[in-house]
Amino acid sequence: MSFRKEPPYIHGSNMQAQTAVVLVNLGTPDAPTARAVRRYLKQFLSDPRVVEIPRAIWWFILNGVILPFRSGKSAEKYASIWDAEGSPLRLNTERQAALLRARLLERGHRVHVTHAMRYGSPAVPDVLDELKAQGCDRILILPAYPQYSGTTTASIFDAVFQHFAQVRNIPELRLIKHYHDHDGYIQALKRSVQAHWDANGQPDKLVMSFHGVPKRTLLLGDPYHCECYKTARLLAEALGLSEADYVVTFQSRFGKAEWLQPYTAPTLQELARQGVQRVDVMCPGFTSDCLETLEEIAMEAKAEFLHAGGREFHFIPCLNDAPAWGQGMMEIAEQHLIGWPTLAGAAQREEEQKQAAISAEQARRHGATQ
Ligand SMILES: C=CC1=C(C)c2cc3[nH]c(cc4nc(cc5[nH]c(cc1n2)c(C)c5CCC(=O)O)C(CCC(=O)O)=C4C)c(C)c3C=C
Ligand SMILES: [Fe+2]
Ligand SMILES: [Fe+2]
Repeated sequence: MSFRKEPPYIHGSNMQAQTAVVLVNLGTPDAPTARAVRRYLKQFLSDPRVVEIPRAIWWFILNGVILPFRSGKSAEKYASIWDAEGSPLRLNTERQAALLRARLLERGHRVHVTHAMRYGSPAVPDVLDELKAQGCDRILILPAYPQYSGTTTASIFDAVFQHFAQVRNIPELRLIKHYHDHDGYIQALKRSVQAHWDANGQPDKLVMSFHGVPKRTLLLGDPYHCECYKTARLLAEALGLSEADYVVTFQSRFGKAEWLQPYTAPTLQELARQGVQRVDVMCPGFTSDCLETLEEIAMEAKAEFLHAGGREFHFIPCLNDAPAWGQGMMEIAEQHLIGWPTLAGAAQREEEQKQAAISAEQARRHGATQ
């Protein structure tokens, strides 16, 4: 194995070492065309973290069945949600990075904030190379996923590790595993739901729809399912809801195997059949709107609920670049910057004391509960 080319180390140069925060999201096709979607799906679905089927068998299924048939159909769906400026997931991620940059700078942190995509561009290795060229010797990775899953979060970490395995002089590295129970995240969700209800009144049922994963991953130790339920419980508590007021569901099933249940669409149809007139559906596991929320939920699931006899379907948008989420991301990042000299002198010491108090309070409140 050979290492990537690096400039010679200049003695004392790390005196000016800089800190960077990288917001990493899933990635999205470059265009809503079968060709671009195929390229994206090939990279995405070739990741052994995403599809755990023996490689030799999966290669034939992916190249012989999935890519030829799914690319065109998915492209049509992408076309239905494409913004004049590009993919919603890309635009939202760019805006979130800009928002986080503004909030951290406002707080006095001297940090670079940028974004990367696990699949497609800007690719994780390219962004990490660029940060190195800018003199960043401390890097904080912030995945766009609040709930940890081996299929998503761990795959981002794989990309980071694989990159640095080829680098001689690697930076200090911190990884945010999850923030499914972080107050900044829960409060931002609460604000967005409350704003919707202030303007539109409350529904008969709030549906919290999370992206699904194969049920097998739960049985093999993936904590994703539990983290989704903890998010739902904390949000319900923050909103003052009782258990009868909301339901947790899982969407976007892929393939024939069983995924986490209850599935979103059949649950909505069942609710309509039971006489539930109005549902509000939110997708707390997605921090930015994308194909899975704008098409699968706000279009498809809505049509299915109304067709099954429901009267009113409200989609509550994801956090995207909401100011409360700027605050939430800033708090989450700040907690992981402790000990890195991003602030000047006394402000740094004061911040560290404050962060230590926040962490102690959070540990006390959420403890080891699920
Ligand atoms: C094949 C298995 C898949 C697993 C496991 C999976 C987990 C997973 N995905 C997200 C977030 C997103 N997924 C998105 C799209 C998408 N997901 C899959 C498959 C799996 N996801 C596919 C094939 C696609 C592409 C669209 C399609 O052809 O149906 C997106 C949206 C991307 C966009 O461009 O808008 C997001 C976001 C999570 C959080 C997750 C596990 C927890
Ligand atoms: Fe997905
Ligand atoms: Fe669980």
